[in-house]
Amino acid sequence: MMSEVIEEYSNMYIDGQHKGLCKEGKDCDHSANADRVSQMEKSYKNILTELGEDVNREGLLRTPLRAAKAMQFLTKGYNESIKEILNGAIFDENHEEVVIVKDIEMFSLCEHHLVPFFGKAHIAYLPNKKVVGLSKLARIVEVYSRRFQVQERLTKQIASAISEALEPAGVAVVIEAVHMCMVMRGVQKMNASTVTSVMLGSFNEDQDLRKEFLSLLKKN
Ligand SMILES: Nc1nc2c(ncn2[C@@H]2O[C@H](COP(=O)(O)OP(=O)(O)OP(=O)(O)O)[C@@H](O)[C@H]2O)c(=O)[nH]1
Ligand SMILES: [Zn+2]
Repeated sequence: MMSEVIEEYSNMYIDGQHKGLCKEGKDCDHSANADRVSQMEKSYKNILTELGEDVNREGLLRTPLRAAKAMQFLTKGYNESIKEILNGAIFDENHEEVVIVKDIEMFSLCEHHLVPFFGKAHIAYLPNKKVVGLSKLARIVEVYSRRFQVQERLTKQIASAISEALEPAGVAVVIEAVHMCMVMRGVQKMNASTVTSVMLGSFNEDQDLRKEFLSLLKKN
């Protein structure tokens, strides 16, 4: 069983953190990871059994392992760091206008119910001599959303990471999301969405700048 997990895990991991290193076995922690996946697999088996399912029926045979791997993917942000993600993609540039990347898809897991919440993140910053590679803003969203979260903290962590990395004149982050814990269970409100925002520096101090950013978000 363990060797099957290691093999399964290696396949997944080639596209993951270790990439090329896996094949050579350098710096790899396959057996610790395989053990972790194997423990999670047991836990999923247990959950299914407690829910009255037959874990030996054909359709469920590999489900606990799949679910364990899926959960690892959905929380992969715990193994990522902003420093690695930015990886030198910060450039000196005397650009003094606002940079906005909007409609960044985001998928996260609510830390209260472990079900998804998802939507869009919109990011703006006013540079102060430094700009960042545009894709890195979306990658910062990935680092923090692929964890167990509440939307408010997610919004704040993204804004703080940009603020620390770039020391810009201002940062604004808005997240619009739908929480499955409010749709599929609990209060069961299909159409409720949650909007959170964090405004730092000039976006906090300058009402016109903030308004300009928010009005740009309304445009298609
Ligand atoms: N502020 C905030 N609350 C969240 C987020 N995700 C889920 N929640 C809320 O967390 C709360 C947990 O409340 P509890 O009363 O402990 O849990 P519950 O009985 O399952 O609550 P209901 O969802 O109302 O059934 C709920 O009101 C959820 O809507 C989030 O990102 N931010
Ligand atoms: Zn929830």
